[in-house]
Amino acid sequence: MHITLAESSFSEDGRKRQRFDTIFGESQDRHGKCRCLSEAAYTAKISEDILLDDNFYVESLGSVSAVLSSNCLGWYALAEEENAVTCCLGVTEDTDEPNQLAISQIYGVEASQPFDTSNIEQIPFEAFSAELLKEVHHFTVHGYVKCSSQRGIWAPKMYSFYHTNHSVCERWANQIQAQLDKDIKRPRNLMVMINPHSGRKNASRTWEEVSPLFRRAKINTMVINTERPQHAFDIVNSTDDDKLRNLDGILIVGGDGLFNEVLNGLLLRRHRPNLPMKPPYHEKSQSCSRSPLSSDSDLLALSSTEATDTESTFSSGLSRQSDCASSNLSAALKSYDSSLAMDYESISYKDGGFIIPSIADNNDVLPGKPSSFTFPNPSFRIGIIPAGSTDSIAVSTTGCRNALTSALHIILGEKMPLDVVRLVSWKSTKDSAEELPRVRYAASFAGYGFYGDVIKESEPNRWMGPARYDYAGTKVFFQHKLYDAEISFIEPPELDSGLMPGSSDPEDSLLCKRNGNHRVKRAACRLNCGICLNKTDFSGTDGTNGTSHSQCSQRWKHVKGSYISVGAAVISCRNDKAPNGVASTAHLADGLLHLILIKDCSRLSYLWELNIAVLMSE
Ligand SMILES: Nc1ncnc2c1ncn2[C@@H]1O[C@H](COP(=O)(O)OP(=O)(O)OP(=O)(O)O)[C@@H](O)[C@H]1O
Repeated sequence: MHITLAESSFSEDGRKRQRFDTIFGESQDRHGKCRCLSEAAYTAKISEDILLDDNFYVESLGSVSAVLSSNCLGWYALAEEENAVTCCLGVTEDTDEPNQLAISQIYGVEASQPFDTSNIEQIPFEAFSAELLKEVHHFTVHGYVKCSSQRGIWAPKMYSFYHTNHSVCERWANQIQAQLDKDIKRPRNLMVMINPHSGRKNASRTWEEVSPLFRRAKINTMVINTERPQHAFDIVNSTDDDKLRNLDGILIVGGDGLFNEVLNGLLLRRHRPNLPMKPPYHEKSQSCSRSPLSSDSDLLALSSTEATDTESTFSSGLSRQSDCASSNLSAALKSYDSSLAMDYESISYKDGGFIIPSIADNNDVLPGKPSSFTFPNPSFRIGIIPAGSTDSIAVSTTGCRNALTSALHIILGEKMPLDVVRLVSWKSTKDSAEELPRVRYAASFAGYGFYGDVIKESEPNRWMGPARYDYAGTKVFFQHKLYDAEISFIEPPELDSGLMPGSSDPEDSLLCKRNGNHRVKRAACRLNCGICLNKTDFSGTDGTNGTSHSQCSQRWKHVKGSYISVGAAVISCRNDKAPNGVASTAHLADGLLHLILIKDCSRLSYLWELNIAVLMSE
């Protein structure tokens, strides 16, 4: 298809039109050549359904012909200008960029306010570029560019189109907005939770930086600054579904701890599958001579609230913990809900509810009737803008730790499924000796032993900011405690075969991992990862997918011994210290929990293991 350029539409005032045509014509004559390559490129992209077609002035190109279709905005210079392409936020752009934006790349549009342009012709021509642009009307399209030097980073970019006729600008702005409004996956109403104490206490400033993007995108935000630990949990937990239903989701400006609080606030009341039965060690615990740990302290999801909560009941001072409590991880792993995910597209969705295969209602995992779980509405999501100390959820999902990038993903309605682990422990209360089940959900990591102790130790030192983890890690490392543990797990067969199916992008299969004496390639999980998009389902391996009880019992493996640490990564947990993650091959939604078991060994060997983990990750 060839696009015929429309007449310039400055027809209201003949003099004005002549003046503008002269200006555009001057530009063309002066440089003398049209950018036909751009024309070809963009006509190929523009579909048949042209909605608008006009000429404008664009600062870096001069006069342009612009066309809007239902899925693309394209423009090309009628004459080449030598103006430099502006850079946005220090991001280097490809100067040979195609002049087209898919509607899916546009997050906002606005037209300038109307004003009187009757004096345009009085502006001396020499002053055109500096003065005229201030006088003419324009509409601005807000899109983004991908940073060529830093993988994963996006930066907002504005494109302004100038015209002497305000109604033309308004018509374009309205039409583009109408196209954006058709995209139903974009959020319209969000609750925003800001933790002013996250990380380096920059969360409020981070929100100030990104909130203009939400305004431009016409997203309504209800902003809440959290005032204390558990505040976010209490708000989400106590808010009726009727109220949440008006929202498209909850946006967190903070770290992993705040994310986990909101997750628990959403799930604890709404996701009520059967509990696994108490593991057998609890019977033994009655006669145990050594001080047992509080059940909670065995498993610390990487949520500081968990750690704080645990602190008050933790019986510290034992370098070798009683096995009275050691099986909690076993119980928790057995109750791992391998197919619960935070995005409705990732799991079966029926009649407005999420169908989650049931968790065992017995001591072992049994196939059972699905337990129904309903989010407030089908498009409900949790978004995170990184402002914490570790930000592993933000880094593992977007591939970078950048507030503007996360904001753009959220505004454009990007969604990813996310596995969540359910942790169950049993605890007696002040009022009752009876141990009652306690449930928590975690989206990133659960740790027993070293990892749990680091979190516990770091909590009272929050004032140090992110450095508290280095301090706590060193301290706990030198304590070199051992923990008895019995771990039951099912290894999915695919993991034995090396390369797992992942993204089709070869760059996504670059990670190497030791496996015995040889290194194997594995797929790295990124946005649009093959495994997560295709929802590779390992859930059948845990017996929740119809496997008979006896079949699934045969697949359980049990290990028992003294461990320095027992870790369970739900996602890769990428962070600044381990850029490819604590569990580099973990996916956001593969339904797998990645066990990291460090057996009793010397401090030197453990240090070696820790360093190897980081080196491999890099
Ligand atoms: N106003 C507040 N004052 C003190 N603590 C708060 C407040 N609001 C929330 N919290 C607590 O701070 C905890 C940690 O916050 P958050 O995860 O946002 O930051 P972080 O711990 O620095 O980052 P990361 O979890 O990525 O390491 C939350 O679990 C929450 O309980």
